[in-house]
Amino acid sequence: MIFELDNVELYFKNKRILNGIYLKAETGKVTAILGRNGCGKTCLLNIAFGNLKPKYMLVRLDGKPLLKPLHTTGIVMYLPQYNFIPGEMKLSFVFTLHGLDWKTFIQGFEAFSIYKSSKFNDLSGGERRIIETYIVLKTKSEIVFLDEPFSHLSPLHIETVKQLIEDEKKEKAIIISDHMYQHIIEASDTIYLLKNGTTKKINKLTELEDYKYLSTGCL
Ligand SMILES: Nc1ncnc2c1ncn2[C@@H]1O[C@H](COP(=O)(O)OP(=O)(O)OP(=O)(O)O)[C@@H](O)[C@H]1O
Repeated sequence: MIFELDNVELYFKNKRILNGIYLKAETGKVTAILGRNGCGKTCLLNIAFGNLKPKYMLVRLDGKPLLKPLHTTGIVMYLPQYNFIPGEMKLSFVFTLHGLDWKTFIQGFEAFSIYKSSKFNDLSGGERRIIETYIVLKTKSEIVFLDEPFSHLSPLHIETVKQLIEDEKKEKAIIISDHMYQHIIEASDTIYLLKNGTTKKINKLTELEDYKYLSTGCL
């Protein structure tokens, strides 16, 4: 699967947020979007998913224009910044609902075994994030969007999530955005920097310094 997002132009009132976007993601690769706070990363993911309608945009799947919102195709999963699992839902039911096996999850996340009968809201913020990230990555799909999957996670869990991403990318096109640039650099195959409303494909990591996303010496 090749996913392309092209020609995006987004305004809020008269303020131009995005203009001249191109992004390509494909099965077997992790494609990252980096950029400063407020540059439009979440808007871009919402546009790609079909949640936000910009003035112009074009999505192509395997080279063919998609004429309906991507989320209506049933081939995409999205991890938004906010919690999407209802707080009152029991974890065992959340897994059943998504066709996922609790025991398989526990093999990788042993500390969660005590939560099988707990409600989603009984977990900490970081624990809720892990559950949602796992569900988004493991549910059957062809394209995955992850908005800040590493925020709020402890270092060991970040490594576990990175391994999950590495495993799942074999079957999926994964698009990820996060401020933890070192983890993004390690986890991704392609990086786009979003700056001044446009995407710049990063060919050498030092370009992140040249474009003033990172200060010199951060790499
Ligand atoms: N519904 C809205 N109405 C008006 N302006 C909005 C709306 N949603 C987002 N914006 C503006 O669009 C810009 C991009 O927002 P967005 O949330 O995409 O940024 P971001 O790159 O994801 O930021 P962060 O890294 O801080 O999460 C911001 O200036 C924000 O204030």
